[in-house]
Amino acid sequence: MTTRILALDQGTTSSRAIVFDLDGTILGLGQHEFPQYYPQPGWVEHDPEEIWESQRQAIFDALRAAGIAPGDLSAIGITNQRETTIVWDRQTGKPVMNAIVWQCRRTAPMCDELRAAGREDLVRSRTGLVIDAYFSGTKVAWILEHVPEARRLADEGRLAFGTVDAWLIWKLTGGRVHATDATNASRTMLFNIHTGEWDPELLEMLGVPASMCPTVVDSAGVVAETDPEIFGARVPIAGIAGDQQAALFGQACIEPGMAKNTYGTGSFLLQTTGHDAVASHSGLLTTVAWSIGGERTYALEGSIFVTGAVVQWLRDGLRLIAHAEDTEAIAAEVPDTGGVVVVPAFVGLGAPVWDPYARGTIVGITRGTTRAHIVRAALESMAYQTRDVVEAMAADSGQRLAILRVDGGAVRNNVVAQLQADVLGIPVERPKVTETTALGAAYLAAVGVGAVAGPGGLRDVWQLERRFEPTWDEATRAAAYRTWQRARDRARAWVEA
Ligand SMILES: Nc1ncnc2c1ncn2[C@@H]1O[C@H](COP(=O)(O)OP(=O)(O)O)[C@@H](O)[C@H]1O
Ligand SMILES: O=P(O)(O)OC[C@H](O)CO
Repeated sequence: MTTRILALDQGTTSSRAIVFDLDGTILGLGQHEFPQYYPQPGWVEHDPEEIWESQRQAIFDALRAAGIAPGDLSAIGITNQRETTIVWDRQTGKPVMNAIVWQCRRTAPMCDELRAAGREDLVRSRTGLVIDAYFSGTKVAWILEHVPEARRLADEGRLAFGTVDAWLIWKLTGGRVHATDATNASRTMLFNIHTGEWDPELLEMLGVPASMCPTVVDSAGVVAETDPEIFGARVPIAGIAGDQQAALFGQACIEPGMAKNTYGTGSFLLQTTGHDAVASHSGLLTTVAWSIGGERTYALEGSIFVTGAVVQWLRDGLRLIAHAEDTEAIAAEVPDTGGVVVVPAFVGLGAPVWDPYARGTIVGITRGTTRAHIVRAALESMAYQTRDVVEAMAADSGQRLAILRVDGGAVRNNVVAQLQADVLGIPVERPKVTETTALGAAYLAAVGVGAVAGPGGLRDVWQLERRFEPTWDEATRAAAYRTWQRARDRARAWVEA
């Protein structure tokens, strides 16, 4: 039988499903958006049943487009928006409330308390993370504290916690399997990345019973089979990874030192560090890149909360543009931003500064400023936030990045990719298959069912589409970066806590 793998890519704004063959060719694709809920400023929720329904629709569309039936699949790989937290009742299978999304800031005060109580070193040494509302741990604690009856049900062992991968596995197996993989677990603030186990001290610190946690499995390997009643056939679920780790894998960043940046709603720059969990002293995260054959590979990560979303804001908030793609031609109307700097700190700033109280700003406006200058400055903000992370990475690893591989919706824009090369002073490489997240999940599943020997084969699957070389001289680059740093610092500590 031809090997066909179905990748489920459950993202922040849409659920996608892609059928791949082993050389990375896309045979069929389905995509469905689902609603976002903003119950209060800074709060973000999803309905877990709507996530599942959109994922189901995407699966059917992908299979139809590929002209195959569920039984023709060799394996399924799952990749997902990370940190987003779902708690459900094992008896009824119903979530106790909506999913609390990774962007949601509702637990920022709880994080302030944990920092004030001096818990930062404990969290960093066990999990590789900083204390931030971004991660799942304080979201689970919030649910247990605020949903009526949740604490009692949790103490009785009835409640299950999971990130979106665990929720999809639960659904696909008809509620038989409660599991997650080490990459997703490493984003919860409850998981010890050095031992590969849930950390009793952190569970205690946040009041989360161990009985709520999923079993942690490898990123490649058969974890369960789909329920034929639900899926139409018994197919092994054989790959699981958080979407940014899956993209690192799909970009074939296998060797230590290789790095990718994905430009979607936000950007996530990950650099593989091999079997060493490199601790950051510069505001980056240490995270599990993948776990194969019981062996964990690690990465350093810089998480940037707003990059592509700044373009959505130009379109929907300011109505400066009609379509995201228009930014490429508009930005090219001017040779530079005329001194304008946009700092899109809409939900605070993530890595490397971690300032939840920063807010967006535009500085340097003069009477000569035009729409083109502002659009260009918005695109530049993606490149400069990335440079902040690349500088932190150089400080942590003692080595400057040589090449950056890029993917995601916003680097379809050639101006963004070129600006990134200019701002960093290194080549930027864009691959032919831009669905790197789904490809990574599919390839993990292929490893999981033994259809390929190991990650090495990805080196042949990865193909360059276009390489962007830096064109600015050093003095221009240095002066422009100093201007960005000054603007960024003006955006900091804006909202009063
Ligand atoms: N041509 C473009 N130029 C700049 N930004 C773009 C372009 N096309 C899409 N984007 C931005 O990229 C993001 C979508 O990328 P995608 O990888 O689909 O993101 P996500 O998976 O986070 O939803 C949106 O925020 C959008 O504004
Ligand atoms: O769903 P995306 O592509 O916006 O990715 C979200 C990240 O996993 C959040 O950490």
